[in-house]
Amino acid sequence: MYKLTAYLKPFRKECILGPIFKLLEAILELLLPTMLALMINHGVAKHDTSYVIWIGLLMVLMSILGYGSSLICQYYAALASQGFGTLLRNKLYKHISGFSYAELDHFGTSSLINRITSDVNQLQLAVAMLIRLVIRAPFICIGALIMSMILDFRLSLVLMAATPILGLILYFIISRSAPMYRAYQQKLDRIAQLVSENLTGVRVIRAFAKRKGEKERFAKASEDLATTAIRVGRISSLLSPLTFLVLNGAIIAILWFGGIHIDEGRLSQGELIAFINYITQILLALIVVSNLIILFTKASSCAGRVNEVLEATSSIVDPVPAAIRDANEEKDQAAEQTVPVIRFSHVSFGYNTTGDTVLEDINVEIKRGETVGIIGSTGSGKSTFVQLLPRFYDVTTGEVLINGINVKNYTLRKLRRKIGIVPQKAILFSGTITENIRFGNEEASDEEVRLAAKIAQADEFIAGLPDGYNTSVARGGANLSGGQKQRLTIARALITNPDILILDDSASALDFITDAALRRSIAEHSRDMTVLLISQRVSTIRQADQIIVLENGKIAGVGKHDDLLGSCEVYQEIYISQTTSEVKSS
Ligand SMILES: Nc1ncnc2c1ncn2[C@@H]1O[C@H](COP(=O)(O)OP(=O)(O)OP(=O)(O)O)[C@@H](O)[C@H]1O
Repeated sequence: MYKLTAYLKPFRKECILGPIFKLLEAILELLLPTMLALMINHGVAKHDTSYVIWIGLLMVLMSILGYGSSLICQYYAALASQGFGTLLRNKLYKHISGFSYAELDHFGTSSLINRITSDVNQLQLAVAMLIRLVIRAPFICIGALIMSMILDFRLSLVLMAATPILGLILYFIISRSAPMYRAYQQKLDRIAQLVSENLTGVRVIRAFAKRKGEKERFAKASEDLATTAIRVGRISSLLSPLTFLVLNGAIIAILWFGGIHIDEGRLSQGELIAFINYITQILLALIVVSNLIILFTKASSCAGRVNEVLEATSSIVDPVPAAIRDANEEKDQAAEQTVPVIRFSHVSFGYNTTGDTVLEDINVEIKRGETVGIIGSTGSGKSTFVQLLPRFYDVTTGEVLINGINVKNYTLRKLRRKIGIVPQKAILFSGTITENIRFGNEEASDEEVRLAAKIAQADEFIAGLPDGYNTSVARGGANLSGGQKQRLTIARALITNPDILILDDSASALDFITDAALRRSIAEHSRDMTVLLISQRVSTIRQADQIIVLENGKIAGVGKHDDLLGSCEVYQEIYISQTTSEVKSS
């Protein structure tokens, strides 16, 4: 938790003044029982009304001052805690947005959402409590103990005897509840993951009549969370009653011994009342302290989770300046024309999360302006292959080169500007159609937006929408069909005018005629663009300049359609399976 105090630095003033005002309130509060004792002993006992009124007025004034100080402290606490939360959230967001896919896979989206929202909220609350109570509560405890020692030292020994018992209770509860809080947060992540999966996949769940199964899965995770919450709650809930029990025991003992002291004339009645007041103050302060300890135990587990994210560094970073210089030498246009635009040299890759080798010793060369088809069975590594180009992941061994330069030597910005990628899953944002296409290039003119839509075969359907290009896209593109969404994501990639366009099975929802028209249109409008077309359909890639056939992460064949039909068994099988199924279905 200590590391996160850096985010409190801009609020140093609030963090110092807040507790000072709270301390002022505590001092005034501590003086009240003594004032009460004075009022009883010198005013009530001696029937001195003016003394009672004078002390009473002083006590009212002190209470008002104490209340005012408390308000000021709360104001500072709110400023500091909200400011701290905002800074930390922004920092986390910035940090997470720099993560590569490897770190995103490692933490998981739901867990990251929980860490940036619920964990930061918990820390924010801890900061507010830290300012408001962390000094006040122990100060009241110690101050009331000292005041009671001044009143009657022997009687105060009862209180001191209660202290180690309270310490033991606190130790017992915290040592058992702290690990449970961490487990609780992890289970909360699981719930968030299930909710996110279910909401994004709601149509699939309904289509497969899986609602019952999903409800059960959620109920199980929810029950698991509740069981942990109940276990931790059961332990934490012991704290207040046990504290009450010990201190009420102490009060009974004090009343007993205090009575004896009064009989012996060593203590006045007013002093005994003041003594009981101090014990009540200690009791309340201890309850606050124990709740604070629970709060900080929770906060410390949240701080651990937040720090874990902040300490994780992106495995994919910009190169050192010398390497950038190398990449800049790529400006040599002559060289660009001679070297292959893309080269995979002995590339092998495995995801960190599983450790399995997904691509093995891949060697491929692609020339500028070529259209390259990538085909293979599901899970053969096609998407992984293209994700190595924009460095969504880094190769495990070997090299990926663009224009003869290792992709690791480009700045990420420069590299990713060269590549337009249309992912398998069409993701759109809320906003108009124009805004969604312009997402790729904010400076694009209306004409450029229209041209990109035209090439992507989207112009016609957009014109048919009630507000044309100004039609609103619902969150996730819910008001568009799968094929319409795909065409918009293609337009969004085309508007960046990339050197390399990657279509990762992104025309799968298009009919054969639109699919063919799309490929023709891309070829006509962007002759210099190198296009990588991942597809499960032979018909989509058969005209490509070369076709890469992947099988279990290895290259099974490279060549043109006709050559592969003669030389590559895997390609033949895919081709035959598709032509027979087409014949069967026709
Ligand atoms: N983020 C990931 N973490 C761990 N393993 C992954 C990840 N993404 C893919 N894989 C695994 O890598 C292998 C190749 O996956 P990839 O998505 O590249 O295949 P693909 O050929 O594109 O499949 P499809 O045609 O179904 O899209 C699969 O075994 C898959 O389970």
